[in-house]
Amino acid sequence: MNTDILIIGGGIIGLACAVELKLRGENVTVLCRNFTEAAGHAAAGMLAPDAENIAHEAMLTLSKRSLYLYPEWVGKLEELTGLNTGYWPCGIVAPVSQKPSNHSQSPGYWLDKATIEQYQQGLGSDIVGGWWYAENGQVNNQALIQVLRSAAESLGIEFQDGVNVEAILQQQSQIMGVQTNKGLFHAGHYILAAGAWSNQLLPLPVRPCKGQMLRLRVPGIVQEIPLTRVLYGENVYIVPRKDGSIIVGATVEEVGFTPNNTAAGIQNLLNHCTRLYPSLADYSLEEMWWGFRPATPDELPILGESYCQNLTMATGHYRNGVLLAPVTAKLLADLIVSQKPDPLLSHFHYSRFEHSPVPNIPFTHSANFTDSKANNSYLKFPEFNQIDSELKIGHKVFHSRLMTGTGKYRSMGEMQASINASGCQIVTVAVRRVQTNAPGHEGLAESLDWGKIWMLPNTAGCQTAQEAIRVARLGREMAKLLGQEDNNFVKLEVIPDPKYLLPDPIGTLEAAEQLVKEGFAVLPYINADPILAKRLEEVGCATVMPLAAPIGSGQGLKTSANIQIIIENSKIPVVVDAGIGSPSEAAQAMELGADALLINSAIALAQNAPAMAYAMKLATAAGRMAYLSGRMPIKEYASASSPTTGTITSL
Ligand SMILES: Cc1cc2nc3c(=O)[nH]c(=O)nc-3n(C[C@H](O)[C@H](O)[C@H](O)COP(=O)(O)OP(=O)(O)OC[C@H]3O[C@@H](n4cnc5c(N)ncnc54)[C@H](O)[C@@H]3O)c2cc1C
Ligand SMILES: CC(=O)[C@@H](O)[C@H](O)COP(=O)(O)O
Repeated sequence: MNTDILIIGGGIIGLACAVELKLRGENVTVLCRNFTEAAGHAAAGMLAPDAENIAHEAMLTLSKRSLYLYPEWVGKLEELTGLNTGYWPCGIVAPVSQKPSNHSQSPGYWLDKATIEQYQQGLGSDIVGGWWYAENGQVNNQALIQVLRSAAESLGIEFQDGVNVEAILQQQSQIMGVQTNKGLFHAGHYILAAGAWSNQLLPLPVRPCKGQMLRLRVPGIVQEIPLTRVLYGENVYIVPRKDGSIIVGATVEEVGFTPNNTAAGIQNLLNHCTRLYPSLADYSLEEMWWGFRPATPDELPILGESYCQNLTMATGHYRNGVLLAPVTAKLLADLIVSQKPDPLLSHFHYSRFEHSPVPNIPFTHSANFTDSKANNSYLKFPEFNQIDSELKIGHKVFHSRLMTGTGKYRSMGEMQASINASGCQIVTVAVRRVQTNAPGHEGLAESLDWGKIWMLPNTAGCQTAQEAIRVARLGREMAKLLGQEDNNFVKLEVIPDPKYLLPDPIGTLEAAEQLVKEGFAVLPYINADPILAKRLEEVGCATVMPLAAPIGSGQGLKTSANIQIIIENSKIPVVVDAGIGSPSEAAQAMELGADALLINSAIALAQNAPAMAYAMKLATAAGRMAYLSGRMPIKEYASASSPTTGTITSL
C-alpha cells in the first residue's frame, strides 16, 4: 500500500500530526496497534507548564507555545467535528503544606492561607497557602482523543486500528517500508509516534512510566460543582470536569509494562486526595485505570529529524503529551511539508542520547537477531541485519530463528561444534533417550552449556497422549536439574506410526490441552493441517510446528500450500519442523513467513555437519530478511530493467 505519510501510532501525538498534515494537503495513513492502550486516554488532561515547574528553558518555551496554540487548535477540531473537547482554561491552584522560602522564583502568584481559601474552600487543614497559575488549565483528554480521531476520519485520513508495526525496514538512510501483521506498508515519509512502545521499533531510550488514576463523582445532592479549578497538590492532583466527575492522579511507577491497578496505587491516591480536599471521602468512586507515559532519560520529548531522511520522530512526551500535542503537530508539519525546521527543535533532537544506554525494559525488541556486533548505541539505527523483531515463545524471547536437535551426529564433539555454528538458542532433546542413555545420548545432557542454550524437551518415542503427558512432566524435571528452573517448554510429539513418523492429530490435541492446563508452553509437532493448527492455538499452545516432510526424510518443503495457510491464520509463532534437507529449502520456508525452523537430520547427516549448520543459520536469516523485505511480484512478461525513455534513435 502506498501513501504520502505514514504515522506509526494513533495516540494523541500521532493523531494531532495526522490532522495537521492532512490540513496542509498531505495524504496520511495512521497505523495503530491498539487505540485504547494509548496514554492519551489514561491522562488527566492538565495543561500545566507552570504547575509542572518545568525548569528546562527550551521545554518551557515549547510548552508555553503549545498552551497558547490550544484555544485555536481545539476550536478548529470542534468546528470540524461538531464535538466538544472539554477545553477549560480554568487555572490551577497548587496548595502547599509548608511555606516556601523564596517567592520570586515561581511563575505563579503566591496565595496566603486566607486567600487560598477564597480561591478554593474546603482544603485540608495542613494547607498553609499555595500558588495560583492563572494561565494553566485543562482539556478533557478522553474527549480530545476521540475528537481527534473523528476529525481524522472526517478529513479522509486512513486510520487503521489493530495494525501492529513489527519492523521498520531501512536501507541506506531511507525507510523502505514497515512490516506489519497486515502486510507491508510503504510511504514517502514516516513518523514514529508509538509512545511508550517506540523502543520496540527503534533503539530509542524511551521507557514506559506507569501512572494509575481514578475518577470520583460529585454526589447528586450537591447543587453546584464545588471544585472549579485544578488542584495541583504535592503528591496528587485533582482535576474537576464540568460534568461533575473528578479525576485524581497519578502514581509514577517504574514497573515496565506491568498492567492493572494495584491496591497500593489506589490507596496512595485516595489517601493523598482526601487529605488535600477532605470532602472527596464521601464522593463515589466510579472508575480506575492506568496508562504508560513515554519517558526519556532527560524527561524531554524526541522530536524532528532522525537518522533516516524520510523518518521523523514524535515520541517521548512523558508527562506532557496532551499539552504538547498542538505544538508537536505544528512544528513537525513545518518540518515535513515546508522543510522549515523551527530552531527550537534542535533541543529535542534524538542525537542528544548518542551515548545513553537503551533501557532494557520488559517486552523490548532490540531488533537484532544475528550474531553481528550488536551495538546498543542509540545512534546505530538498524541496518539490514537488525530490522527484525525477536522471536517470542511463551515467556521467552530469542534472537535466533533456527532450532536444532541432538540426534544422528557421529560424535559428541561434532554435535557441539554444529550447535555452536548454527547460532541456535533452542535445542530439542528427546527426554526418553536421555533418560535411558540410549546410544548416542550418553552424557548428552552434560555436554551442552545450558546456561546459554534453552532446552526444548521433546516427547519423541511416545505413541499416545498419556505417554506424552508423562514424558513432558519428566522433561520439565530434567530441565530443572540442568538449572533451567523456569523452563516449562515441551515439544509435543505423539507418533504412533513408525514408518512415516506422522503425528496423531487427535492424541496431540488431547495431550496439548492437558499440558497447557498444567502450565506448559506447548510446541506441538503436527502434520501441516490448518484446522488442527487453529485448534491447538485455541487451546493455548505456544507455537505450532507443522512438518515440511516426514522426519529425517530430507525431502524439503512438500507441504508449502498448507503451511502458507497456517501462517496466514496463526497468531502464535509457526515453526516449520522436520524434512528440511538443504539451506535453500530452509530459506524457502522462511520466505513463506515461517517464524522459525527446526532442523536436525540435514545438519547432523551432512558430510561437514558444522559447516552445514552455519549454512542453515545463514539461510534461515536470509529467508527471514527476504520475507520482511517483500518479494517483487511475478510478472508474465519481461520488463526492461533500465529506463526505456530517452533512448537515442538513429536518424
Ligand atoms: C496517568 C497519566 C497521566 C497523564 N497526565 C497528563 C496530563 O495531565 N497532561 C499531559 O499533557 N500529559 C499527561 N500524560 C502524558 C500523555 O498522556 C502522554 O505524553 C501522551 O498521551 C503521549 O502520546 P503519544 O501519542 O506519544 O502516545 P500514546 O498516547 O501512548 O499512543 C501511542 C499509540 O501507538 C500505538 N503503537 C505503539 N506501538 C505500535 C506499533 N508497533 N505499531 C502500531 N501502533 C503502535 C499504541 O497502540 C498507542 O495507541 C499522562 C499520562 C499518563 C499515563
Ligand atoms: C529432533 C527433532 O525434533 C526431529 O524430530 C525434528 O522433527 C527434526 O526433523 P529433521 O531431522 O527432519 O530435521
